[in-house]
Amino acid sequence: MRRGEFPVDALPAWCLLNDVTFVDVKVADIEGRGLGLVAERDLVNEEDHYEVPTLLAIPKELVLSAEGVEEYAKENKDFRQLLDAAGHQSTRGDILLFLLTQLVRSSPDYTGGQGAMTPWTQYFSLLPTQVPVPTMWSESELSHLRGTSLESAVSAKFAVLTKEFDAIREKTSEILYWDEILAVDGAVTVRDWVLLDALYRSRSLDLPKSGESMVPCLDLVNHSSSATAYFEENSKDEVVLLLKKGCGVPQSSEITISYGQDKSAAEMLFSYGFIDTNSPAKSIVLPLEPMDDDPLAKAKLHAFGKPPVLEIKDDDSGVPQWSAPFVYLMCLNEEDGLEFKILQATDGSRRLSMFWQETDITDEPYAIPELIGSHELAQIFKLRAVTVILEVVQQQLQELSPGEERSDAIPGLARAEVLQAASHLRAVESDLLKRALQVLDEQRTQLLADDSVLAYLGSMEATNSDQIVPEASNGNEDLS
Ligand SMILES: C[S@@+](CC[C@H](N)C(=O)[O-])C[C@H]1O[C@@H](n2cnc3c(N)ncnc32)[C@H](O)[C@@H]1O
Repeated sequence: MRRGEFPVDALPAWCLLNDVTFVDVKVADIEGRGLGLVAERDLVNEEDHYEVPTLLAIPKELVLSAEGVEEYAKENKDFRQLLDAAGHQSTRGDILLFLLTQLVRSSPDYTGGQGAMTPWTQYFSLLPTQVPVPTMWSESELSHLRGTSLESAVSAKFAVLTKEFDAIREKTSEILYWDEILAVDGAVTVRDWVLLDALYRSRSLDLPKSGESMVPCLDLVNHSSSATAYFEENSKDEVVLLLKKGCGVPQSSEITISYGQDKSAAEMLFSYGFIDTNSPAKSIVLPLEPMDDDPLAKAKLHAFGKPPVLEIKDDDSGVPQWSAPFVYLMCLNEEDGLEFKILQATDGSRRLSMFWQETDITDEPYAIPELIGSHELAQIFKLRAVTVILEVVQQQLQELSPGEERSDAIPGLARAEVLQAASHLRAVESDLLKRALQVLDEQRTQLLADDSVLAYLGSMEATNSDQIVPEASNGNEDLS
């Protein structure tokens, strides 16, 4: 759907009308970052200052939170119908439906009545039409993510967004107003939904009182790992941007906040469309899949209850640590003491229950690593787990190799900043995986030297040779 226009020059008037206050700061174009906030004069907040300088204040009524959405629904019948039909599942979903309504109402193509306007209707047109997150990249650009952790994450996200949009269309098919926009005229398409999701992901924040929210004007502040400002909700429930203690910002310099110190390169690229090269956070999340020949695979996935992943993260001293509770389920079987049963509750309902050593552990599937700790074969289970993780890491590293990148790329134009971000992600992830491989190798070597493991492997060898000898000497070999 065509977007409305709201030039940034008109923002001061909008702020005056809606009680948004900028103090000694203004909105400006920032090279390579879109809009941002800059100081109008030298700003300083000495360590011994009692009062923290407020740079921006936004009244509570403008905060787009779960409560804000509900308030708007009270005044706008069309939105109420949309929310009741397709919303009330998550704050994110409801905010996206709100943004969808603003997209429609602010578009020059909109021919419906005025109804109850909100300051957001106009503000929405100031939001960018392009967000540099991978869900908005071209096919050719996306091919540069092959082998990175974002390859599967982005395709999974596309599948979810398509499903969400189809569900909205289906649920609103009985509402004339929305059916016309979403199905009959097709004025809003899944591409618009992808944009709304990108806007939400790159501009939403967690407020201490209001929770997940979008805040007009605060969402114009860019990120830096050496941020000079922070936000909070004050006693009047306004959202305020404050200068950090001990910080000075020279006139015309940018004011920044931190979007999160612990976010990995992949998370930053996925949510905001750029990677902070100064960020120390090093981590990667990869999907885990049960073994192809595991007859219990489906039951294990069901019992685990969420998509299984492997997370590798540098600890404080920069050594990669891995965590993957599902890998223990992958490596355990009936002969080890893992069992699944269908049990009937007193109300007649049936549920799949998981047992470890005859104890029902259905409600604690993520505690498996601790639960197996006291078993006499605990070290063997660990060895199996380490071996599986080692293979996953080796496989991922192979997919990330520079040769793979070149041969897999779909020809076509790719923006320089996209190529740079994808290449940076590949470098960060392959460095972390190589270091993790070393750690895993050491863990495996240690486990193989463990007394209980040696005794177990020795007993297995003896059992196998006991079995092989009679078979080999029974004189019935098929030599055909
Ligand atoms: C909350 S908005 C900030 C305002 C935004 N620049 C605008 O024009 O509306 C977040 C977006 O700003 C851009 N951005 C913020 N910090 C950045 C940085 N340090 N480097 C590059 N882009 C940045 C990214 O496009 C990100 O998705």
